[in-house]
Amino acid sequence: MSTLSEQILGAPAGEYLDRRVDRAFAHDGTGVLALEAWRAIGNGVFTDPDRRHLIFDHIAPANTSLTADLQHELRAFAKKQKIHFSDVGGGVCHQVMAEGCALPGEVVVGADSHTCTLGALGAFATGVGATDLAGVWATGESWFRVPETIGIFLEGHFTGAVEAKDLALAYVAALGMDGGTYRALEFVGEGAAGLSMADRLTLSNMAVETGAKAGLFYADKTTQKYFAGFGHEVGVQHREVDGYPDEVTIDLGNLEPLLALPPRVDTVCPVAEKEGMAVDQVFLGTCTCGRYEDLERFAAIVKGKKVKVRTVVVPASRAVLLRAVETGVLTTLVEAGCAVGTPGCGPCLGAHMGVIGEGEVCLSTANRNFRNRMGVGGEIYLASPSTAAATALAGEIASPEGCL
Ligand SMILES: CC(C)[C@H](C(=O)O)[C@@H](O)C(=O)O
Ligand code: SF4
Repeated sequence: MSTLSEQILGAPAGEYLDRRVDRAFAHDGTGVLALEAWRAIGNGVFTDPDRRHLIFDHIAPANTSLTADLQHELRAFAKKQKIHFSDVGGGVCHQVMAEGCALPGEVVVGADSHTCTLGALGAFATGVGATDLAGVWATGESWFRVPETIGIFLEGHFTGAVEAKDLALAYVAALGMDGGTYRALEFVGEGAAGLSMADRLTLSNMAVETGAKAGLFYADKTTQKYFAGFGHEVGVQHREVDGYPDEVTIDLGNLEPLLALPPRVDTVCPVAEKEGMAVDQVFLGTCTCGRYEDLERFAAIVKGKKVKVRTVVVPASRAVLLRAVETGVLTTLVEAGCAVGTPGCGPCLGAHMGVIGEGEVCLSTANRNFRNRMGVGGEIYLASPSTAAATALAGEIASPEGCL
């Protein structure tokens, strides 16, 4: 009777093991550090290039000469080692990896904390430091401690304007920012089975905000359908355990649109409590909520209207952007007055493309609202794409409930 993490890693919780890594990736930020470490430890050996990815997303296009020089060197390295390379505009690493690269049942490591996003696919995916990634480049393996699992039982379905991001904030608030430390989360129950892949990716993405190593869904028919779109035939995974030592149960039908207040992701309140609070910027994007479905939800609310506050939209990937072009969602956003940026992380970590000033407030669909993250002295409120749309139209925090 094993949890999904135990099934994939092939050992019981608590055990330490060395394991071949099926897929590994870095981005422009951590890739630079990994390259330095690899030069120190790798003896020139680079393993499994066909299963290694380098994805430029964090500060891409480059913002300074220094960044450009570092990226120039890293780009040449990727070419030399013949690894998969996604350059400027390809999208956020986690979304790019989710678009047919990482597969159910795989052990995936990424030099970025939100690598847990890929748990939505039924992979054991976890973030590692750049030095650990360099170790994987050199040896093809890494060490793991198989995590204990917390069961997140989901019941019912969303009502009104509630969506996956609200549920993500609800479970992070229930566990707290250290409630999942070194555990895996498994999202199970009828409510989990009913979620789309986009919603699952949003939920798995925020597992690390509880301190968890991974956040997994069992591959099912939804997973199979999703991968069929990328030409992959994948199997389903079966839950062997009925219960877990720690469990959280959430009824999707009881949720309302939520906000995480700065500077903690687990300080969550109903949007209704903060309605009317002025904001300076709205940001729709990131590996949490920059997928096509998120842009579509936002567009449904702003269609034919004008935003009252500066609104930055950054699609999570080129594929997302293309689909938004094809369906007219992009036109709706641009006509509403949104500024659309190059696919990637955008202003999420305060490096470019929408940094906020001192005392400014941003309502963002991202996953972190830590002090100074999007700009020194700025404050970040986290919410769903629909809440972001209602807020953009009102110029102040507004509930999406009245907009549907
Ligand atoms: C810059 C990078 C190392 C970081 C992470 O690992 O999460 C970033 O993506 C973030 O979201 O804060
Ligand atoms: S979009 Fe934000 S949270 Fe996601 S990887 Fe980029 S910086 Fe990190």
